[in-house]
Amino acid sequence: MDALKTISLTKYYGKSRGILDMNLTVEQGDFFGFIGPNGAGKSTTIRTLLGLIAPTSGSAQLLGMDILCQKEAILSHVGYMPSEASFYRNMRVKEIIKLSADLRHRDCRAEAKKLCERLELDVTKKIRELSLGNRKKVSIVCALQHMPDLCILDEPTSGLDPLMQREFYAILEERNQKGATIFVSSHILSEIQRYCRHAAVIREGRLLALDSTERLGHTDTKRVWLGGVHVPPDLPHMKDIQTDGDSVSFLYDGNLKELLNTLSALPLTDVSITEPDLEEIFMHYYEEEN
Ligand SMILES: Nc1ncnc2c1ncn2[C@@H]1O[C@H](COP(=O)(O)OP(=O)(O)OP(=O)(O)O)[C@@H](O)[C@H]1O
Repeated sequence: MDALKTISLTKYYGKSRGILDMNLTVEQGDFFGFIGPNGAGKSTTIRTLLGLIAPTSGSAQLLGMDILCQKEAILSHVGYMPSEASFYRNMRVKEIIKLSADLRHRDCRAEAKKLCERLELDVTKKIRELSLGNRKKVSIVCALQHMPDLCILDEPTSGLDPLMQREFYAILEERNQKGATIFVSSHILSEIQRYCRHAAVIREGRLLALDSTERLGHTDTKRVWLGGVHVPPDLPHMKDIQTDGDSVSFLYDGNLKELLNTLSALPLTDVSITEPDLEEIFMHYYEEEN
């Protein structure tokens, strides 16, 4: 059984495109990233999976359960964190957390307490007194306190400071080691590269690629940085050329010997040739698709 499976899942908002013909499979126990630029359709996919909006066509299952007919069973096994949660502003954090547990008919007090301590969340505060980051923490506790088998998290780290982001991912890694499947959407590629084993790339409502983050990040392209020159060398296969005073940098996917021959004739003071990170690869990928 897959943790998540969509078959030709399509969502239109009236005439405008949400997602198109999405075929996505995530295995149980995976730590999976869902990447795409703004407006790509990440939230639409996730909200359709959670039954918050109805698909126009196609079907999907979470943990083998149909998203349309088995919504209640899904609620008890899946944890969902929306990209922007809105809570009743006059309720206290502990009341919101209890309400979320009650909806699932579960006593989650012990786990909620642990999560609040780790995230340094003051449960006595009213929602209206909280910063964006602290409201985000309330969402995290609501999504994770019932120890779901599948966690679906929509841009979970936006608004969290770096220390809290690290703590949050530490919690997810522990859950994943205990067998939970983690599905996290983001447009921060470094975060996906660091934590996820597999990832799907989505753009303009369509799935562009689905593979291990290692394979997605594999490329023969190099990032070349040259010190002591003002203009880029005359070479084919150069992209994303940047000049900055007395240094030049570019992506290169041509012949390495040709590159080294050309560089040896330049008055360089320094040079570095490195693997581009996932971010650079995908920027490049998006551009090529245009
Ligand atoms: N309620 C809505 N009514 C009409 N169009 C919508 C609605 N929600 C989303 N869309 C459109 O669907 C497309 C996908 O949007 P979606 O919010 O799913 O993207 P996203 O990848 O989550 O983007 P972001 O990273 O900015 O959150 C966009 O073109 C968007 O304008």
